[in-house]
Amino acid sequence: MTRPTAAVLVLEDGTRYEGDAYGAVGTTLGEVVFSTGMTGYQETLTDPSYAGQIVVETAPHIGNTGVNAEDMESRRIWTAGFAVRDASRVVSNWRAEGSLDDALADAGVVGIRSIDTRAITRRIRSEGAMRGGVFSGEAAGLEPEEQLRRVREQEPMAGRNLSSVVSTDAAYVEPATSERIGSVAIIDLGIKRATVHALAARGFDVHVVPATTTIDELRALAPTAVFYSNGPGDPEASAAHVELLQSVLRDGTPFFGICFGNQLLGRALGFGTYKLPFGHRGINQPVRDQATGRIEITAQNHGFAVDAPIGEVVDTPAGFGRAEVSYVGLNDQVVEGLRCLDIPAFSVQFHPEAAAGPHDSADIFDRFRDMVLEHRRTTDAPEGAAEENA
Ligand SMILES: NC(=O)CC[C@H](N)C(=O)O
Repeated sequence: MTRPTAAVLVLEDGTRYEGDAYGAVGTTLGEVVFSTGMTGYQETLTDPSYAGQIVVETAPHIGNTGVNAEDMESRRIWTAGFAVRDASRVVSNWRAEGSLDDALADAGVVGIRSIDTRAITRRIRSEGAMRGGVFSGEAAGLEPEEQLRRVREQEPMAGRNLSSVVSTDAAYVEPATSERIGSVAIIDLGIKRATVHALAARGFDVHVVPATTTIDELRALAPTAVFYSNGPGDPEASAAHVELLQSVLRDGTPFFGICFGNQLLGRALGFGTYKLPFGHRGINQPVRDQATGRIEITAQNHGFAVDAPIGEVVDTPAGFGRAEVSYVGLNDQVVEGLRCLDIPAFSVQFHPEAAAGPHDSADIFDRFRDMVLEHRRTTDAPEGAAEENA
């Protein structure tokens, strides 16, 4: 008979890791990815970019700081599952309002603990990201062939569009928290609260709008600038958002994007995107600022990347003037940012909002504000209807 607390993580190549149930008990399927963050598990779990993924934490001891309402990056936990080596039996932090175990159970997120997360990480690192599943409680007792069949039956991450799953249903506004310079419309593809706060702190009234927003609705809002957020899924499966962005760029509206937003800017400019072997996830990822040579340690969470030539200024294939790669990842020379030279648009693949993560790149939000102010100065663009909507 299966122990009521038994759990097993099954990878699509048939590898199995037996442990104990953690969080909700049942079955979950998703892409198995590892994150190398030593801290910040609550921010990871509530980052909508992780929707559809079972996150394996490489840090061996997880849960000791519990969870609290303040560190939520969105309205809920989005990971499909969660795998840890050593789940803390006690919560010991003055900010904690509950345990991680209970938070996972309340959110219905199936987890697994007491498994060899290093072995899983090494397998994914050498074999690439894989589909997987966690089966706990009764499901742990299913025949291994049956578990493997379910794992292999699920859709792969490549080709998936998940924006509508995570996006807000209704638009909302967060007013500027420093001297107001204009408004920014965020297309919510999986926005994190820290990003909204960072933009409000740079003087923008932040209008967060659903992923289904049309170009006409966006124009009616007449924002000073447009922002594309981070988010789950494959950028190649987001043709509608690429088209929307091309209209924004043609309108001459200043644009900034983070992570998924960087991939969609890449595609809007006519570059390709591709799936990385196992992605970058963690808060210790080095990048080089190509303009200054400065190295920054960044927070990252991406499984796809932009395919653009590094080290040269190129004419964008889609006809938006010249562009260049602005940041390069130092572990594997992956494109970590794009800058347009003839239109007011740029993006980064990593996370300057850093929740969790180091603050090396916080100045990128200042650069966005500077770009918007410069655009206004050179075009003498009035602020438009945003004033009336404010
Ligand atoms: N954090 C993100 O925005 C992730 C973008 C995209 N889903 C990827 O995995 O690459």
